[in-house]
Amino acid sequence: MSKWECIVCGLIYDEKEGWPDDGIAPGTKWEDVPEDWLCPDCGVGKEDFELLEEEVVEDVPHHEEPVADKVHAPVVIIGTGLAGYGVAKEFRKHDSDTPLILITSDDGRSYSKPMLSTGYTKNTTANDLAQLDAGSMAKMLKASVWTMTRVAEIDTANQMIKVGDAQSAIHYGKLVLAVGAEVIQPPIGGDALEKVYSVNDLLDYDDFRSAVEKNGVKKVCIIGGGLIGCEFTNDLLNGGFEVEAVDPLGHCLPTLLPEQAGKAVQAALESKGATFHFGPLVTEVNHAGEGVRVTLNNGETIDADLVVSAVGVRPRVALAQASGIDTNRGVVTNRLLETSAPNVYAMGDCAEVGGHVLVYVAPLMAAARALGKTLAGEPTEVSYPAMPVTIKTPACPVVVAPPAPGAQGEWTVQAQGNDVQAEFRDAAGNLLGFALTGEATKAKLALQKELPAILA
Ligand SMILES: Cc1cc2nc3c(=O)[nH]c(=O)nc-3n(C[C@H](O)[C@H](O)[C@H](O)COP(=O)(O)OP(=O)(O)OC[C@H]3O[C@@H](n4cnc5c(N)ncnc54)[C@H](O)[C@@H]3O)c2cc1C
Repeated sequence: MSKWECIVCGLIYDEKEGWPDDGIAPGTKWEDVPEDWLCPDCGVGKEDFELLEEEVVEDVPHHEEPVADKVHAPVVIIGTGLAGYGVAKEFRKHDSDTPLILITSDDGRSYSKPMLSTGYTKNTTANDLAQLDAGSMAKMLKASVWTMTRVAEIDTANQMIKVGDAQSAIHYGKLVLAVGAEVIQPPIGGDALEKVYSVNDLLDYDDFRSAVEKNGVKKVCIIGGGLIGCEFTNDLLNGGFEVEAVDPLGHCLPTLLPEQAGKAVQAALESKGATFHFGPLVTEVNHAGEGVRVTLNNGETIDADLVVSAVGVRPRVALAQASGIDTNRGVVTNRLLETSAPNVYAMGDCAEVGGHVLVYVAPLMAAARALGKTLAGEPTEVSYPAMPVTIKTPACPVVVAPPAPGAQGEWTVQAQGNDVQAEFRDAAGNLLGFALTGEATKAKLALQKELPAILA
């Protein structure tokens, strides 16, 4: 009997136990689990589960030479998010000896970032979401994990990185940039900006939850109606909060969904009590009594206890740029994940791989598998199959596979209430993307099979 692990949220399917809640009897083998079964915790499909391998890692014996004296120069990974730890785990499957150093500006706890927007639905604090601390990760990976350490500069000619105050430097044999994406800060004025929270990592989440508890928050204003804004709207409604959300575009998930599908999500969230303001921009957040007053550029105001800003993320490119590494929307790489600097690779949310910036988990897992082999001496190009994204709005489940930017074609939409099936096809009838809401999400597997690979 084996166990399978969800790569997004870490949920484990144990063949011995099955999943009786969904009618899957104890003893059901993974291949007999229905193809359309979705992870009960985060909603991703069977293809996002991996066979769980027991990591058998021996402790470094005390009499061994220090790692720095071994033949190989270390592999250094900057970042300990799903990308950094993901590639480290893959690398260790192929190479258990080369010294490995991970450096992170946060506390190095491993966690699944997508779970940050389901904390109230699942009643999970930041501590609940943390899977392992940095020390345990170091032991598991037979690596050194440097926490609360910012990499300030990369000297690509001498293969050195400078850390912290730039007084310490370390040499790398191969370097991986897995520095993630940063939140976009909208230009907002006012005297209460300390009450505007962005949630992009576990430490942010801890701050946000503490502020909610400390201030007895009852009502939240959310800036942004995209993926993170809608997920937070649904999650906070589930947590019993009042929510008003603002987005300058015309409907929910405006950059991902055609209008009818976005309106279905809006209707479902409104029926749970959300209020949306589509069209205006937020201009100011000011103190008002114990809470805040949010001013919009159409003259309206929203009174709330606290504000969440969720206007999107963009790849972190500053470190690469300052080090002379080519960047465009992200850190530019080829399909081997090589950047323009020798022995420097990039992956995860910070990377632009073969022209694609995909700030989701499935692409970074594909990149981690390929790069793990490349770093171990077996050059392997990354392939991206079609990778639909599940959006965690249980009021109206959404699965979307957006057409590539610039793709030529048209949307056709079939809708029944909040169940919308939208397909984007070219003139020859080939499916290039789709968006599904409500009950129509059941068509995901069939449509996914029709989609072309993103990077074949
Ligand atoms: C609320 C939320 C919900 C999401 N839901 C989903 C979902 O349902 N499905 C999905 O596919 N995707 C989802 N995503 C996106 C997904 O979580 C990300 O694509 C993924 O976690 C990115 O991982 P990463 O390792 O590339 O970046 P990060 O997790 O951001 O890690 C970056 C790391 O780099 C470190 N770092 C940065 N700069 C430096 C420096 N100069 N020196 C040292 N260290 C540095 C940071 O400390 C951190 O350790 C969601 C994102 C959010 C915010």
